[in-house]
Amino acid sequence: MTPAAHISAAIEILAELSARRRPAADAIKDWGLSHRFAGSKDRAAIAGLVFDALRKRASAAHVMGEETPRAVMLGALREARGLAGEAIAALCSGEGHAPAPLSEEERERLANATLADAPAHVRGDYPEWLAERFAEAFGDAAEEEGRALAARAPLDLRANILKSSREDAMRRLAHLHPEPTPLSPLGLRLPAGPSGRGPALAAEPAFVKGHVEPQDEGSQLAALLCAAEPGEQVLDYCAGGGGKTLALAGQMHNRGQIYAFDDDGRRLTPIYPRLERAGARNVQVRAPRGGADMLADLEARCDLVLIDAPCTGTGTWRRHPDAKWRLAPGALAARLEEQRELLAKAPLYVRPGGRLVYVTCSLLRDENEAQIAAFLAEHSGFAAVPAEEAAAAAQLPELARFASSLGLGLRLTPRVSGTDGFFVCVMRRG
Ligand SMILES: C[S@@+](CC[C@H](N)C(=O)[O-])C[C@H]1O[C@@H](n2cnc3c(N)ncnc32)[C@H](O)[C@@H]1O
Repeated sequence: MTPAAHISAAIEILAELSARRRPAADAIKDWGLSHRFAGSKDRAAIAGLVFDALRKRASAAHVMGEETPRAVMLGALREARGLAGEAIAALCSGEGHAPAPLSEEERERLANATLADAPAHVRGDYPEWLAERFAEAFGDAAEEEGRALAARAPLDLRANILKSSREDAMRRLAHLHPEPTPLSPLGLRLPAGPSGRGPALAAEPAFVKGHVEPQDEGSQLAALLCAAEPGEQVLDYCAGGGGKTLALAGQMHNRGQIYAFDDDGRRLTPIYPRLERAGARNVQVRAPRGGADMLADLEARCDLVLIDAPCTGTGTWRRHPDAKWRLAPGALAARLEEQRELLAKAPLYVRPGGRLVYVTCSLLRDENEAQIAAFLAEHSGFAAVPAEEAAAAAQLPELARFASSLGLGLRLTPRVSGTDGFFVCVMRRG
């Protein structure tokens, strides 16, 4: 396929996405299945175009004066890929499988339209209904935060210290040119390829043998801020696929016990092969069994309880640019309710003197500082550990600069820390 045919295919997929609210990855996969002539490089190029268009959907539509799939794709070629109007016109020749030639108006807009008069949510490419919440979270920096969330993300890996070290993992993956991550002492960063994707990791021996795990640097830091110690009793209350569980097992050098729980058993499925590959031997998976209380024996016994709460995922939009346009106000309300419920249940398992750590990958104050303030107002037995102290306990004192200015806890964002967006609040039971 030619680069011009890739653009036509991306427009087709964007049309499918605007007709049916579904994950972009599913639509791209279905397109590949019904166009068998497209090879893996073609599919990667098309996916890169679709994701770039979704990253810049609002600003691209503003530039083009309309929000059709074609307008969004053409605008994104300029806004996301920096192509000049002439280069876009050359791709849109109308010949073979290329998109139809540019109209006079399209040429004019690609040459001269600006974002100067656009509101912050358009310049920052986030949904209008979240504009107020972004302003609340970021003040004057809302647009810049949005732009950082609309950028491509690198592929971050965590060296699995149960089997390796960062230096060793860097050597094993030298052909992929990894850089050490600036904040996590365990992180390796691989640059994104030309289509915006990281290298295929599944076939790398370092991955297959469990020397590295894919994990964003922000998620690594959230796990490190738990400051889990060898020998501790730890409850990972929302363990899901086990990203944090694996990181905690490493911190604990396989000593002590981690109980990995999730109220949705299907979410836990990937954890079993991942534990195996990582060589994590101190994890008991407590999958739900009918209505049985799977955690009754842990009441007031845990040194650390981690709530890696379900959330809007606003901090991960670099990796899931379609999610920002699919997110609806009803979903935010539902996540807030789930978070309140978790904060009502999980503290039961913290022993006196133990830690409760609340984490989200959201950037919204409602899901973060506001939830913590409400929880502490009702639970006088718990107190927040100041950001400086939490960072020192994790032996990462430089993280203290990410103390939230909106309340208790720490905030990471693509703009400020170069990571996915995360909120972490460490609390202690008195
Ligand atoms: C952000 S994800 C967890 C990601 C995981 N910790 C990781 O690092 O890979 C949130 C998880 O919380 C789970 N969850 C939601 N409500 C829950 C509840 N009431 N009790 C336990 N788990 C819950 C969801 O099923 C989901 O897997």
